[in-house]
Amino acid sequence: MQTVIKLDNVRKHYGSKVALDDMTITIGKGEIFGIVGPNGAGKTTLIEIIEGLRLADSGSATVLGKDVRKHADEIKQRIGVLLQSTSIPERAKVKEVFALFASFYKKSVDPHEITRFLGLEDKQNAYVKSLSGGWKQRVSLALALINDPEIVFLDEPSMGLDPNARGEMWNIIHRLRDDGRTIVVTTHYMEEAETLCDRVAVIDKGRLIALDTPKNLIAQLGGTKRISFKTDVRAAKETLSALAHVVHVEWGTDLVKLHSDDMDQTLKGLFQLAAQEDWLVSGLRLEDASMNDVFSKLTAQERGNTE
Ligand SMILES: Nc1ncnc2c1ncn2[C@@H]1O[C@H](COP(=O)(O)OP(=O)(O)OP(=O)(O)O)[C@@H](O)[C@H]1O
Repeated sequence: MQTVIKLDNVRKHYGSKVALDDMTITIGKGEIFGIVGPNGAGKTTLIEIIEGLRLADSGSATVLGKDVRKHADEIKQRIGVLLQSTSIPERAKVKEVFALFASFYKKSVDPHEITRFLGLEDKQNAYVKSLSGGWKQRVSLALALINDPEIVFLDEPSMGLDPNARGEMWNIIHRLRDDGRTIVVTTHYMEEAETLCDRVAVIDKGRLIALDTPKNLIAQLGGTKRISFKTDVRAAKETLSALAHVVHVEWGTDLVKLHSDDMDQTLKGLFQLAAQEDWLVSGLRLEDASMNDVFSKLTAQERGNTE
């Protein structure tokens, strides 16, 4: 895969605060690359160094084969950045904002093409301030695409969107990738990282603590799957603990949660036991390991390492 972003041993500090420590990352063309981490982890610093908006103290950052220190202006012409929708002039019409942003670039695409792509045709004459949060976010995205960028940076693209608008945003991002663009996304939503991204970098306290596909991260770090259910009989904890592949049993007031390293086998054992003992099992829910588990585990480990 062709490399479009390459960071080697990038370091950045603010006074005595180390914001990025020895960051080395390579992003390939056509990837949807996610960056996640707790508040203050260094995500914005990392992205803004790649975008050429902040300078690293040491190490190198190369975007589209160019050193960001030497070619920041040229790189800015070839990338798109999703601005927070609050940065768009509220009193202008959508088409006026498009014309304004297009004037910032040497190359710009026909705004009709973008409005069609994003379903914004009917909003061209609307004032920005009259748009709902979801439509404003689409306008922001349209502005990020106005120079036909090869790399698109999306900071919290679905923040504040309702579930439908979020799903639509994810579809649009996939279509952008299918057009051959590279997408770099920061997010606090682990479901977004899991569903949307090809690879995810987890950073904390300025350091890269994991980098892989969501599937591999979940397999390696997601931990156990969970089976939760209600039962009318207080089954002995020991009986449930002894079921095949159960690694831990949690007891709530009326809910039992079995942590299992083989869900199918544990379920089989549970149903057999329930039939044998004549228990009523209801409200059965199966919970797969997820990026949420990965995130909690990794960031808790970091806290433990540094406390
Ligand atoms: N201009 C600055 N001056 C001083 N400290 C800064 C500056 N920008 C960021 N920091 C500090 O550097 C660290 C990393 O900040 P950064 O904004 O990159 O994190 P983040 O992961 O984007 O956080 P969030 O998820 O809250 O947006 C934080 O401790 C932050 O307080």
